[in-house]
Amino acid sequence: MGKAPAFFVDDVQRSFSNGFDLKLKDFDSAVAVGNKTYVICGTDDPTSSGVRILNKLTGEWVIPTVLGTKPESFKGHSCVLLNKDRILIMKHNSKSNESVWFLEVDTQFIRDQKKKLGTEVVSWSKGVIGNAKRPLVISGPSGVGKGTLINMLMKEFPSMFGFSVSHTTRAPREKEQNGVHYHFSERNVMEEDIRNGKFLEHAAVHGNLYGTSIEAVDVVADAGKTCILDIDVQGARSMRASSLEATFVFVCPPSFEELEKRLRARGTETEEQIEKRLRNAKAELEQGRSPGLFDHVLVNNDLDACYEQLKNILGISESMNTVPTSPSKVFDLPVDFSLSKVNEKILINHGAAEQKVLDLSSMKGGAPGRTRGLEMYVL
Ligand SMILES: Nc1ncnc2c1ncn2[C@@H]1O[C@H](COP(=O)(O)OP(=O)(O)OP(=O)(O)O)[C@@H](O)[C@H]1O
Ligand SMILES: Nc1nc2c(ncn2[C@@H]2O[C@H](COP(=O)(O)O)[C@@H](O)[C@H]2O)c(=O)[nH]1
Repeated sequence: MGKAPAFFVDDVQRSFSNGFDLKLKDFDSAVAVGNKTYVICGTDDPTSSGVRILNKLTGEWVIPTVLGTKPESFKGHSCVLLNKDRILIMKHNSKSNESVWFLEVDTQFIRDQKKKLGTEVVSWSKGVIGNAKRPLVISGPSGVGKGTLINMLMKEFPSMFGFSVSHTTRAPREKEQNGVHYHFSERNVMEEDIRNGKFLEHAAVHGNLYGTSIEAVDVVADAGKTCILDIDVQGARSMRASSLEATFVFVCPPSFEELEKRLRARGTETEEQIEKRLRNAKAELEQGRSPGLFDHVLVNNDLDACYEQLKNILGISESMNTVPTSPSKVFDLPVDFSLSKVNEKILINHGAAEQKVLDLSSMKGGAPGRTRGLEMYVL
């Protein structure tokens, strides 16, 4: 592990002309953004927020609300400021697919969160080499067959699709496994996680809380798979308004009577719950027709026919279930290096003949999710 981080002199300061002295510990680094200096702590302490901010005008230190999944350890790293709104951090002595992180300090997401929370806010976003597949959002009333269709897709195309495992406060059904079907949560824990910005969307559905965590979608995308989200119409609406560019499919029953028959035949809900779900289904079926919300509406009458239609929407056929995915090449990054920025390229400088480059020209996404579309290559 390299000792002190290499600094890029234009962005990083250790003391200020106004007399405030910035004392940094080993492995910490500091990046100036306007009147503030962001100190990124290279500590293993899991209780540490990892970031503190010095207001250079007043000399006051602020511990910000830190959103996103923070990296485990930042011992030995280099950083550079991008567009005055995020800091790129690259870990020394690491694999290229694990090395790139962004600390967003003034992006639109951060400005929105500052307004909402009334505190200083920063957010981590992991950098991902390559692009993610477009996620699939499936909505429809309870009992229409969403889960059945999703299981068929996952069984036929296991290497292509992965399921976004939601959090819920409802009790597990027989045979449902924690972490597989849902992350079953206590309400107070889930509410706390929502406040801490861990969810892409959440909604109260049939009297319980349900939500899609940032992590649930990102782990599937990181595995190079298309992420399938089974969420209610409120969740679909939130996702439509977010930066998640998904395909939105609404599944309808052939009739209300058939929906009731399926829900009862499934035998997983009490009479009271069935009645609640059927009442909610009426509103959901109306909302499913909201203009601009869903890209496709499927009627699940004959299951096999509906499944074929879903595959047509996704542009997939049987022959594709063995198509290998081609992961990006993984590099070993040196034990020490500095970074310099040339337009949208970051040069990774470590005194060797070969020049490694991180190309940000197709960068997209960002907090609260991953930052994708990065390329790393050797010149
Ligand atoms: N086309 C179909 N014809 C007849 N039965 C079906 C059809 N599709 C699904 N089913 C059955 O209907 C029941 C409800 O399906 P499923 O559990 O997949 O619904 P869901 O939309 O995922 O419900 P929820 O939102 O409550 O999780 C299941 O018993 C399933 O086997
Ligand atoms: N908004 C969200 N809705 C979700 C999520 N996960 C599931 N759901 C929807 O809840 C109902 C009921 O599900 P059940 O498993 O209790 O039958 C169903 O319509 C699901 O689509 C979520 O993360 N967010």
